[in-house]
Amino acid sequence: MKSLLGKRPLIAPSMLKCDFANLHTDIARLEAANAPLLHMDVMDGHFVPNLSYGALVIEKIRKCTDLPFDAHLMISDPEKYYQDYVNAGCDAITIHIEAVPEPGELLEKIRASGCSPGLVLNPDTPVEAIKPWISACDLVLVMSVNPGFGGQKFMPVALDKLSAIKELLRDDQFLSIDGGVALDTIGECAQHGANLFVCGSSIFDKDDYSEAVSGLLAEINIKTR
Ligand SMILES: O=C(CO)[C@H](O)[C@H](O)COP(=O)(O)O
Repeated sequence: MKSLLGKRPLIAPSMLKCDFANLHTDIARLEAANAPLLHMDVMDGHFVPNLSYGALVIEKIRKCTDLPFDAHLMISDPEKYYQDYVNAGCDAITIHIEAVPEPGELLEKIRASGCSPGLVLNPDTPVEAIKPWISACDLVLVMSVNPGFGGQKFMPVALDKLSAIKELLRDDQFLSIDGGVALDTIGECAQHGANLFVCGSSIFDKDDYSEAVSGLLAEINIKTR
């Protein structure tokens, strides 16, 4: 993930909304659209009310592309399973503070395994909950929907959180936003400090992924120049 620092702002397609029957083709289209990384939405049907895919699938996708993988573990027991995602070839692994309220040791283990560690917080969780561990992260991910499903409406409560977290971050850390990030919301997220934007519907619901990615980047530029 460190190699991407100089390339911010980054659009990370959320691999929840992709065409699972044509993954190889979809990834080629994302590469052609200059997507700089892929966001892997791992859901266990327990921490969130939905099931997606796990390390076995990611391991296969790893063989289709050299793009970095940012794995968002929406699972109840990341301590038990994180190594599977390291072995599957993920570059960053983010864990939820709601699942691991004392994440210091696990963040260290993720870093020691060669991956970038990150923390995620849900819309109802205050910034104070992650404060003690922010410096141990390469990435902080603010959820702007309750996790579990793509296509939900952006929750503006995330904006103040972005500003508050931005104040606590070094320049070599990413500030990411996930949920309902689209043409009408991405500019404001950038104005509040986000520099890594997880986008599902705003890319995969479009026929032309290149146009979708460049349109999202253009909105960021308009709002932050
Ligand atoms: O983590 C997620 C849901 O839990 C997804 O990354 C997110 O919802 C992306 O989809 P969309 O951009 O359509 O909201």
